Amino acid sequence: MTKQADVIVVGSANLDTTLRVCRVPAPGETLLASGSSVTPGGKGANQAVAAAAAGGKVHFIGALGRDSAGETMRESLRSHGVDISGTHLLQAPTGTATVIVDDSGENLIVVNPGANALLSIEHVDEVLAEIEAPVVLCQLEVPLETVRAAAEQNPGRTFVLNPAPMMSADRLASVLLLTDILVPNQSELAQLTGREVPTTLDEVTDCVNGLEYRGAVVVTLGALGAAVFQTVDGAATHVPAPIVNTVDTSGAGDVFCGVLAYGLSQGSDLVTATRRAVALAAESTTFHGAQMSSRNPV
Ligand SMILES: Nc1ncnc2c1ncn2[C@@H]1O[C@H](COP(=O)(O)OP(=O)(O)OP(=O)(O)O)[C@@H](O)[C@H]1O
Repeated sequence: MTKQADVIVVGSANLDTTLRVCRVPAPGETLLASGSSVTPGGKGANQAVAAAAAGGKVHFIGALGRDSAGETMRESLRSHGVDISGTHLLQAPTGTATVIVDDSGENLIVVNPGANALLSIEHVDEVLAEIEAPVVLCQLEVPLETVRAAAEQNPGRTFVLNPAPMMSADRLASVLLLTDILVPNQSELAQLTGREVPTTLDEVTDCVNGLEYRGAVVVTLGALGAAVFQTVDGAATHVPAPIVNTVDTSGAGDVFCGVLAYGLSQGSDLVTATRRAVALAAESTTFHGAQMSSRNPV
């Protein structure tokens, strides 16, 4: 039987361990941490949670290990109302990220992709064929060929790509051909175009105008909000962010993508969906943690 959803997220899930230290250790040095926390993460999981918290019926398609980290991730996604029936359980470790952060905010991050690297084309094809949804949202923390398969199996769906972490434009070219809406931040846009990181709206427009790509683009601009381009050769519509009391911007991009995808699934035009995404992503910077909480409904 075909299932119905607003948004399907195909992507990564990691269990993140953060260790707080007085300073980042030198190679070979042992330091004692002053505290630690374990939090659900991974761009795919974060974006799925954000879309669900915004009000969406969301399916997450990813790969987790049959270990305690995988169980924690499944519990977390379920508790946020995300449907995880399309998640593949594998004999591999669940993806993890270990973050060492010092008092000045300097950090070291080591990611072990684990099961994320094994998310297969076959699994994604099989699950996608069973779910009807107007929007599919992907990032680049799972194999590129799997992302391409998700983009290909898309009759009548809007395919939204957050190209993070960015790879070379050449490697991404075949996926870009299948993408309807590309959502890079400023440094990802710079990497895509081989230029300096654009800082002004004019520089962002120059970069977007130089893209070899046919769809729409929404560039996130941190505290400046976002710039919407209906076509790469057009002008920007700037959506400014509200001034908020920012304490932690990590995961703001994920909140943005999840909320944008949900808005599009409800028939909002790109600028309207971006306004909501900017507002909720700004709000997410006012508390700690990468995953948007369900106390932020649209
Ligand atoms: N300091 C801030 N004040 C208000 N809004 C912010 C701020 N930083 C980020 N945002 C909101 O979050 C969105 C995404 O931010 P950004 O462009 O920094 O993405 P990102 O680099 O992918 O983020 P991250 O990697 O930290 O998750 C912005 O479009 C904006 O709406």
